[in-house]
Amino acid sequence: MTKTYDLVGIGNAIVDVISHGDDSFLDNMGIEKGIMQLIDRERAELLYAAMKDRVQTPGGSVANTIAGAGTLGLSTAFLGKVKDDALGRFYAQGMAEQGTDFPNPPVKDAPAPTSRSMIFVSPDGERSMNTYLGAGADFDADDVDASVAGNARWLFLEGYLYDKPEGKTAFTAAADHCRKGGGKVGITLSDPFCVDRHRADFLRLIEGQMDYVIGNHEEWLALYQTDDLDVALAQAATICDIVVCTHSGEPVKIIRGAERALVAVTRITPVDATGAGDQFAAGFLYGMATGRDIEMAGKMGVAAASEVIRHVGPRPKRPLSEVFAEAGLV
Ligand SMILES: OC[C@H]1O[C@H](O)[C@H](O)[C@@H]1O
Repeated sequence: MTKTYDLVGIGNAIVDVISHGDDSFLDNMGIEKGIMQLIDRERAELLYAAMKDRVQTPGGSVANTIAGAGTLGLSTAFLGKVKDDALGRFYAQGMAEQGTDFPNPPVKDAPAPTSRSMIFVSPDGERSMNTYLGAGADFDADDVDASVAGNARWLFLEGYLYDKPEGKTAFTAAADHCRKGGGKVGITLSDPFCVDRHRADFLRLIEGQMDYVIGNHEEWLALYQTDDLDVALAQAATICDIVVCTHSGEPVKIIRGAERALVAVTRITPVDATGAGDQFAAGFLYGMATGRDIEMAGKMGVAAASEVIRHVGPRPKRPLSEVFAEAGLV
């Protein structure tokens, strides 16, 4: 019998290698603080060698979301590509251990090795990501398992995959399968630079196929090339049912048709900000998938993000169901 999923994600399957580095280290190594920068293989090796006390963990933005949502009891799958190398096997095993199906087996003859991101966490908790896009970025329409995407109640796509043309066709195919099966499809805008690179295509995709979009304030401003966040969100709401905007330390704004929600956030200094947006999405999508209203879904997103920034690593260290119970959300 075909399995039905509450939530399926598609994104870059990336192994995170995490270490610490202060501002002078970042300067010396030519790393721009607080963003995701793409690097080549040679630089990946250089940065890897410069890392002290490395921690290795499965990462990737949407994969982090799906893993987080899995800890809330949703049935989840992640579609991504890894090579059949040590990191790829580590990645596939890590997803399975966290309870998320990873249907695409590691590829033996993949031309590029498994993707990895060298992440340096600063003393103020900011993270600077240096991503070598390997096999994960070669995900294409042939990698979309129609029986998974077509049986997803909610499908979540990662904007970063747009960096290769194959990612665009994969998204269109997956969204078609999901919508034909009656599911809802959404995207994370991923990063303001990614939005700059693909503005017109993102807008076309959102208008044509997306039921919801999640982004942070910088991404929304970049998408609509404005300084006025409310203008950007109002424009987005004319082409998309559910519009969500996070704004580090500021209230989250959510629009669904005529409904509006403003969800407060408690400011804390993060131990490691990696995955904050990803876990917000996990909590929010859990709320949506279980029929909560947009305000409660937003609160769930905030609670999930608040767990992940209290420790090193992009995924929850304990089930988010426990976090929600403690916060009185379930
Ligand atoms: O959002 C955080 C994630 O983005 C990058 O893709 C890293 O893999 C990290 O886990």
